Amino acid sequence: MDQPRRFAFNLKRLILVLALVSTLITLLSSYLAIFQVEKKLLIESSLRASQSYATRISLTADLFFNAAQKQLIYSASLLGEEFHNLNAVTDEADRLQVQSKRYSSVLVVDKSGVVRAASRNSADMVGIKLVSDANTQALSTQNPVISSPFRTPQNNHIIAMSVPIHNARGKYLGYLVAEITLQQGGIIDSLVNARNYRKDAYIYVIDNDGDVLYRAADGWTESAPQGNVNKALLEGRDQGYLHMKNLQGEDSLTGFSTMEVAGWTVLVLHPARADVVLLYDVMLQVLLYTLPFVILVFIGIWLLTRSISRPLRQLASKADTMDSEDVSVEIEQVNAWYYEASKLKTVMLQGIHLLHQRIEKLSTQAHTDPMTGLLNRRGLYEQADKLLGEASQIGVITLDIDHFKRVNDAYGHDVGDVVITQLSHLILNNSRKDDLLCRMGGEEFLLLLPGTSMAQAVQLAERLRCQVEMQDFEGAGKVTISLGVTHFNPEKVNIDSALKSADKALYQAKNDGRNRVVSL
Ligand SMILES: Nc1nc2c(ncn2[C@@H]2O[C@H](COP(=O)(O)OP(=O)(O)OP(=O)(O)O)[C@@H](O)[C@H]2O)c(=O)[nH]1
Repeated sequence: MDQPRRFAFNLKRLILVLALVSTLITLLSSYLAIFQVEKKLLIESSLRASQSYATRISLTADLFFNAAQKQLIYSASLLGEEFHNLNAVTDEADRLQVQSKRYSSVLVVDKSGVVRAASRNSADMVGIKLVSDANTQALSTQNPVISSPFRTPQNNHIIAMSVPIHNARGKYLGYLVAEITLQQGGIIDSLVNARNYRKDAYIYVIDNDGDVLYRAADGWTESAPQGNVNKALLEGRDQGYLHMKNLQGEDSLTGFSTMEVAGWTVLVLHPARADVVLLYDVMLQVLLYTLPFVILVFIGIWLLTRSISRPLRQLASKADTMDSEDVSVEIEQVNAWYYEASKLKTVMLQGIHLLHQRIEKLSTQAHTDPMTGLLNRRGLYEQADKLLGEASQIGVITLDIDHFKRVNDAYGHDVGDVVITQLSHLILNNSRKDDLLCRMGGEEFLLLLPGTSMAQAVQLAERLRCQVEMQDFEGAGKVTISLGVTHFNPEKVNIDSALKSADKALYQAKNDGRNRVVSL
């Protein structure tokens, strides 16, 4: 017979796998959603922080340039009155340079571009004709100018702030210019002061063309970096934030703000990957915080799965032994705590009840003679086993209707059946509860009488014979029977030889003329 197929999956495993997979998917998608939201928030807050730092720098720079310009305008008004007094002009230039300390040098330039006077630290400049763009711009516009950075013949990297000088009648005499160094330690450097912001940030100052004038990071300053920022990226805004590449080509979160006075833009950049690294730490924390709950959820799922699958597993295991006698009791004990399991349990119990009824009916049919209701030969052997184990002596009577063929021939088969049935009733009426009564076939009967001696068996046989002889059988009238009697101890003699003896006695009774009892 084929072996029943072994299933790799059972309900418990299926539910467990399903629950675990869906929980994991939910967790992963939650983590992913948290990651995305956090990333967005973190990047946005970084961008805002960069923007506000850029704004702070540009506002401070505006304050500085405004104050410086006012100071220069005031001095220019004084110089306009005493432009021809060389000593006074030199004193004023020197005063400006010494007092403010913001300027590397202060020059008074006439309208032909020649340095008329200078602060004392730049006295060697007096008489020199300036050729820088800053000079040309100051002379041509005759307005306050903040120049683009440039290098002096002494190789100083500077910007020049100039204001025009007019005399009392408003005639243009030249201009007053203060040079401001861009080198480390200068005023711009202290305004930008990258040390106050995050360590990985770069601060760029770009001019109107996007050329990087100045670049600073934690601990260092570069006052003439090579590089250009595409100003179109700023979309014409004065301030805001955006993603852009820094001079190293890294994707950077960038906040910017444009100075009102100088027209330069301050950009504060830092690499986006730094924030993502930070986010990984945050996510690790989230994971560590949620891990105990996740483990608890998994344990809960496992317990629930076990609890759901157990009644079904127990019921399924009983399906193999539905024909066993105790199976109903075992099924009764299954704790079917939810609807489907309970329904299944009820149906199984009903099914088992019907099955047992059917089995019992079939068993009865297989072991009894349908016409008389007595045991048949198979039934006798089955029941006899029990009897043989319990009784120490057993009486045996075998009996047969005399000339029964004639009854059939004379009155018909149906009348013959009635005679057989009536005889079986008569035998039944004369037997005890523990006696085994069997119709061995045709009109032959066998009685096994536990705890019955030979004398008692002969006595019963004689009683049966007399009662049959006396009885009127329906449709057939009088009939007689012959009986063979024996007796055996089941521990010493086996049942087959006992039955043979009884048959032999019956045979003798027939030969001796019938309607008699013979014992052997
Ligand atoms: N009506 C009826 N007849 C049966 C049944 N079983 C067997 N018989 C008949 O019983 C008769 C038995 O005949 P025999 O074995 O020759 O014996 P007998 O005629 O009884 O003669 P002795 O036994 O020698 O006295 C046969 O005619 C069978 O057909 C049954 O269930 N119903």
